Amino acid sequence: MANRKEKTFRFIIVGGGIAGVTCVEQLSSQIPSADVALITASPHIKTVTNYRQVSKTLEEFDVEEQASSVLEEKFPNLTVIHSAVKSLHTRSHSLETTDGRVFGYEKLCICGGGRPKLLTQENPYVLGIRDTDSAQELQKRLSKAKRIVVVGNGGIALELVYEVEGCEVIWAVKDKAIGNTFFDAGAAQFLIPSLEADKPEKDTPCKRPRYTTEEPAPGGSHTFTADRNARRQGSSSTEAGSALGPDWHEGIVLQGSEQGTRRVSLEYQCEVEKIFTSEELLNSPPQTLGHENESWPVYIKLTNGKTFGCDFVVSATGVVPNTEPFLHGNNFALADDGGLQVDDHMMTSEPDVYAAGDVCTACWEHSPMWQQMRLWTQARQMGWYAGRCMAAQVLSEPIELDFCFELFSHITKFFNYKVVLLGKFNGQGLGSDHELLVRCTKGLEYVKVVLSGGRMVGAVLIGETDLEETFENLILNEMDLTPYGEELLNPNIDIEDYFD
Ligand SMILES: Cc1cc2nc3c(=O)[nH]c(=O)nc-3n(C[C@H](O)[C@H](O)[C@H](O)COP(=O)(O)OP(=O)(O)OC[C@H]3O[C@@H](n4cnc5c(N)ncnc54)[C@H](O)[C@@H]3O)c2cc1C
Ligand SMILES: NC(=O)C1=CN([C@@H]2O[C@H](COP(=O)(O)OP(=O)(O)OC[C@H]3O[C@@H](n4cnc5c(N)ncnc54)[C@H](OP(=O)(O)O)[C@@H]3O)[C@@H](O)[C@H]2O)C=CC1
Repeated sequence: MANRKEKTFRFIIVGGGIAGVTCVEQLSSQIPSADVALITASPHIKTVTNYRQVSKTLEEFDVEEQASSVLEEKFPNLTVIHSAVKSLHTRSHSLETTDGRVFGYEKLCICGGGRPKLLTQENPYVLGIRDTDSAQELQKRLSKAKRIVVVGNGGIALELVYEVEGCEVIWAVKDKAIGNTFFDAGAAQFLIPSLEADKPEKDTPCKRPRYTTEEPAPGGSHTFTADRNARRQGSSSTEAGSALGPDWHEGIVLQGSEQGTRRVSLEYQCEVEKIFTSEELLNSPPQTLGHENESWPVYIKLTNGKTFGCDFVVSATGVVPNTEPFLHGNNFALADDGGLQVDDHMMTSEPDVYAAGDVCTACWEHSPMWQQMRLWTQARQMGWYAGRCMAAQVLSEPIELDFCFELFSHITKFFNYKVVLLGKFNGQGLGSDHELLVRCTKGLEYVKVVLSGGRMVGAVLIGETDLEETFENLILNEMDLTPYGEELLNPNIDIEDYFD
């Protein structure tokens, strides 16, 4: 293998998603003379644009799919190789791509992302959503669908059930309330009426050209639709593209086969017992919702005893890190969730191999206010920090864990509300050792504060609360808030002035 090396790069980064591209940008700006290769299975790369630091730890940005030539023009020492890594040999510091090329590296960063953790791999009626192709497949199948079942209670399910129109949606969740990965039952209660209301008219058109399946114009970003085969240059059709992200649904039409707006029925506290076809149905008569005489391509039996016929099932049941091609023949330590374990310098257990983004699991001792969630922001932060660590090692410079890992923070949108999550927003890991303060104005805002030992350790802010910066400061300052009691959330007090 060593003799077959086509070239040895100082740095190789695997994966053209946010983590990988940010890592490349960081390394290439810090050591412009270094030979850097980005090897990616996807035909386009994902770049962060319009980056905005909202507060000390909160950040917002857009994500664009771009032609890799844009990055190569910016960094002359960068080579982008569009192929998937087939095997990795950490002992010889080399890897082989699916098109048979072998490259050596001095330092490697694995940013291979994740893939949907599907309910079942084999059933063609069970779809996952991860990249452009899977989103397009969803759009296509949905356009002919009258009823779908969505299983899962996290980010994708929350976005999907709100966006789909012209199709009945059965939403099956394991929990007593919706959105368990992001909220508690109180926040869920606040959001539920939005599922019954019409979507507000969009006042601004979609800002970003997002998920294309078209070969881009040279140097540009792109439009939706086109020839699936055209984008598959140098990669097999089973290879994963980069993950979708904020506003992914704005770039596609989530319209079922019927007229009308959203129709969602919730099935709480249930899981999937069985998924079966119409032939198998004979042994298990379905209880359907108003379509008793209809025959469906697929049926899903839930643990609450109900069976629903539907056109397809969306398995929005989380992600698993994409570690497969990197593991074999190597000694990577894996975390319980299957991610490559990384230390506080983003190093895996293999020498000179780093990892960042969805593929890795942060195994350093976390700050008490931070936890890993597989999100854009963390992919960007980890990619950036991994790049800095790799450069620091080569330059023999010391480096400390970055401040962004001090406090968990996330800004997003659910059901058309701005949502800000800070710290231990759901009292994660605190057991009963915490109290909650809640302020809620129906249809307007939901504010929840998590206090432990009189100090603020987390918050959920839904709506235009304008509290994120103040609360972030209160969490970071670890100020004893006992004297303020419930006044902390008194809407008549301008809390920003109060703590100035
Ligand atoms: C539908 C959806 C909506 C989301 N919405 C949000 C959101 O609103 N906010 C948010 O913060 N996060 C969101 N996320 C999560 C976010 O998209 C991910 O956490 C983030 O994109 C992960 O980035 P990454 O670079 O680690 O991985 P990815 O973006 O998955 O990139 C992995 C890259 O590695 C490449 N690759 C994989 N295997 C190989 C190989 N063997 N050889 C070479 N290349 C390889 C892939 O082609 C890809 O380019 C969403 C995810 C999905 C699926
Ligand atoms: N706006 C945002 O910030 C968004 C972020 N994302 C991110 O994208 C990634 C993928 O999203 P998603 O797939 O929704 O993943 P999430 O991890 O957000 O949610 C997965 C959900 O599926 C549930 N689940 C897992 N296994 C089963 C099962 N066998 N049966 C029923 N339910 C199950 C989980 O429950 P439990 O937790 O109890 O295991 C959880 O509620 C995540 O990293 C997510 O954070 C996605 C969309 C929007």
